[in-house]
Formats: sequence, C-alpha cells, structure tokens
Amino acid sequence: MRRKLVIGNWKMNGSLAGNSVLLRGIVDGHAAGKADLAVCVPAPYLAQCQAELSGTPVAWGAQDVSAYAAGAYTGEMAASMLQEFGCRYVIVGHSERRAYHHESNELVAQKAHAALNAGLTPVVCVGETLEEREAGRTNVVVCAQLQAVLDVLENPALEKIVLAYEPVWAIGTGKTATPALAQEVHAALRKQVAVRSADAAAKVQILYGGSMKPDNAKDLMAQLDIDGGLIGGASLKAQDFLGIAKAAD
Ligand SMILES: O=C(CO)COP(=O)(O)O
Repeated sequence: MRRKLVIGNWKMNGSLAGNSVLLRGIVDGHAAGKADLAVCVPAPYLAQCQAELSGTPVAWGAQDVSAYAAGAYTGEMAASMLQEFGCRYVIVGHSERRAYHHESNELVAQKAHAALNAGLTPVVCVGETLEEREAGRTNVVVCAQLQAVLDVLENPALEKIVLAYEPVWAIGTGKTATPALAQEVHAALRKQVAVRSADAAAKVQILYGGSMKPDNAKDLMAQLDIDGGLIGGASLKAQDFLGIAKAAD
C-alpha cells in the first residue's frame, strides 16, 4: 500500500519571519495520519528549514536542481548542495520552469538523474496546457514528458522517484481537474511506468497538483492512482495545508 504524500510548493514566496510562523504552524498542527508532509521552499530558505524542521516529521526540499554535478554554471545549484542542507525532495520540471526557462523533457530527465545520484527524491512534474487538452493531446504530452525520464533512469532508481501530474490550466486558476479526469491521467502514467517495471509502477507515488484545496482534496485523493498532492497557493497557509493532509485520512 502506497502512503500518501502532500508537498507544499512555496514557489517564489516567503520571508524569514513569515516562514517561521508558517513552519511552526505546520509542525504544531501536524497529526500523524496517512500522509507524509514536506515543503519545497526557495533555496535561500533551505538553511532555515534545516534549522526549524530537523527532528520534526516534516521533510523539506528545493524547487529546482542543476543537471550538472559542479563547475562553471552560474546561478545553478548542485544536488550535492541541496543534500548538504538536508533536503529529501527536489521538484524538477515544474511547468513554470518548462514555460519560463524553456526546460526540455531531456533536461528535466537529466535533473531527475542528478537528484537521484545525490540521494534526493526528484518530484518529476508533468502536465498539459489547456490548448493541448482541447486538442486531445493530454496523454501524448504527459507520456512524452515521462518517457524522457524513463529513458535515463535504471530500474532500481526508477522506484525512488515521485511523479506529479499538474495540468497547467489548473495551476493557480481555481479550476481543479475533476477526480475522474485526474485519475485517468494518473492511471495512464502508472501504466507507462509498468511497461518498464511492474514493481516500480506499484511503488511510485503519483501526486496531483493544480488548485488542490482542503475541500476538494478528499475526493481527489480517494482515487486509486492519486497518492497525494503538490500544493501551491494552499501550502502558504498552515491551516489549509494541514487540512489537505488531513483529507488523506
Ligand atoms: O503548481 C502547483 C504546485 O506545484 C499548484 O499550484 P496551485 O495549488 O496554486 O494551483
């Protein structure tokens, strides 16, 4: 049985003072349940997370990582650096990075590979735009995004990734995918992993992301192949974030 996982993606939000209040709220309100919790924060706040979350049940991570191990890559962060700050997770291939930083499927796959090499769990995001959905290309798009990752990972490593289906049209828009619609894509992704390894397919957690809130989380997470959430806006309020985690119970 896969455990549920709820990860907050803070995106480019936060301040030292505000983070402290939010992290304290999450830790204090956290109740052991069916969901594991993590926050993926802007890189300058990783040391703060390490200081404030060490020894708590809440894990932390980053929102991007370099595909390279070290060297002349100004502005990049190596997976080994994230590891030094206690990160468990790193998001790769978020649609905002694919759109604004022109990240290709192949680069995202290399980033996932670099993360795994350093002992981090990459949270690999896939998702279609509204245009692609309306053109009936959802499965083609998300399967190509996933296939690039499958192509670079060996089987044992594959079991360690987390996938996140985030339809671009649902991100920050208040338009959530219906549970049935999300389930359909999650099932297709799991099936594609199964082509490579039935074992990995059974183990890999596939999160849903896109306007997930406390009031729609339960129905989404009740679906067979939805193993949790990647939460944007609602992860910035402890009550909402915890409410989503509680929906997993
Ligand atoms: O992009 C997301 C998480 O990575 C989802 O963002 P929202 O929850 O704000 O729609």
